[in-house]
Amino acid sequence: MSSLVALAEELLAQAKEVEQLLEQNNLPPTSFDKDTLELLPDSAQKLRWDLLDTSHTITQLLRGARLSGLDIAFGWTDQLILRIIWRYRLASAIPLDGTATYDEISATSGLGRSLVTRTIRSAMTLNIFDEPEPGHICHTAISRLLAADDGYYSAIGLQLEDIGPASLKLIEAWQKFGDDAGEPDQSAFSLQNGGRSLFKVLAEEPERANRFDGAMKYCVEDKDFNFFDIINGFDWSTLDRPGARLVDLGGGYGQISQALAKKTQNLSFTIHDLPHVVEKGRKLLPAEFSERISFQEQNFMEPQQSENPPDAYLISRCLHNWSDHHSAIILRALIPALRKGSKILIWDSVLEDRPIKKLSGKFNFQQDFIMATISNGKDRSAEEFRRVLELSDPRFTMEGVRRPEGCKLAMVEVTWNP
Ligand SMILES: C[S@@+](CC[C@H](N)C(=O)[O-])C[C@H]1O[C@@H](n2cnc3c(N)ncnc32)[C@H](O)[C@@H]1O
Repeated sequence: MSSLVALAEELLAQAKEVEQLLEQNNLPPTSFDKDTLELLPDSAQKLRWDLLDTSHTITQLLRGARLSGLDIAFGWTDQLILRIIWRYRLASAIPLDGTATYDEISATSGLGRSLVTRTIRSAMTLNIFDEPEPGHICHTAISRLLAADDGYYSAIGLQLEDIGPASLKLIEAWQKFGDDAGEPDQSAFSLQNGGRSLFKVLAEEPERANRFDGAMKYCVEDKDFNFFDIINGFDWSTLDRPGARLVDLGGGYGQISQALAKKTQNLSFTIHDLPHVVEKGRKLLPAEFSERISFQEQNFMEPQQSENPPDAYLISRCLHNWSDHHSAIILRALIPALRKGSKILIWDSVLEDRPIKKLSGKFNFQQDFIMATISNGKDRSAEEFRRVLELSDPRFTMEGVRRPEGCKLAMVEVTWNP
């Protein structure tokens, strides 16, 4: 481990590089009021993350063992503050480029003045909101996003309202159903939601389904999550022949298929999903894709039809929702439609099978526990994917894993070899 001075020197050198990039891109220095780092081109984001990793290491070292552990334990209070802001829409009670008083925010939000003051003053310790003059509150970049970006609002809401509260039942679920239960209706989420699985709740509660959809759309489009790196996860030209077809299993509203349709010339796409998703997906599909993208109701646990088999299956970010047992069923259900050499492309988080200590590598591990909470699912290493494929059918051959540079997701390429 480097000394504090060595780390600080590294931090300084990296900070200089990042500021130079801002200058080269004609961007002002970043601040809590205006985050200009997110405007840097994709190619510069790696440097930004390097700087963040160094600053995280130095911060943790300086906090020391005792405070670092306690910080984690007290972390629930930060979530509580954000949840109050979210639930009472406190950010929306402030003009985007002006100020509002505590009384005005209280009147608009319906939350009592004293609670508004306590919440906002706590939030300021997180650089959410500012008070340029006593009693007059304005936005910072975070609160402005909460007020103006519906997708961001949904993504925050999904964690704070749906998944975070359910996570408090995770240990209870393990104790009740066994720590390797694997059934979505024996998960922490289902204990919190009257025994219903996530996808059942989404089918039954439109408001929560809208929040989930908004959050998924936001995550898919946000470049920090780099889901669209799928373009670089496989050589799509090898499939892009006239008449070739790809089935996008659990393809949702088709954002991934749309990205791939833009990248290819000939390939057509059939999205398989649950009835309520297919119905909405058809309505949302932009007209420009109507020739090449279609939707079909198909439960991916049920065997595929053997007529008109596609050239490839894409399973994007679905298997991590499911235990090994269920993932093996999903894969086995493809068999009637597979021909020798058919491709199965699994685009998912692929965990590195070694200790990761950098902040930049943390997301996949956070997501692993999101999956554990919502459905008894899991994120997997390459070796764990290999085991699931073997469990499903030994005729699946894992060809390899391709991770686009800096991407949280990777492509597991599988061939059917009867
Ligand atoms: C996490 S989303 C992934 C969406 C999309 N593939 C992507 O990468 O953005 C999981 C998808 O699986 C679908 N799904 C869940 N259970 C299903 C089932 N039994 N049959 C078909 N689709 C299902 C959900 O409706 C949802 O669209």
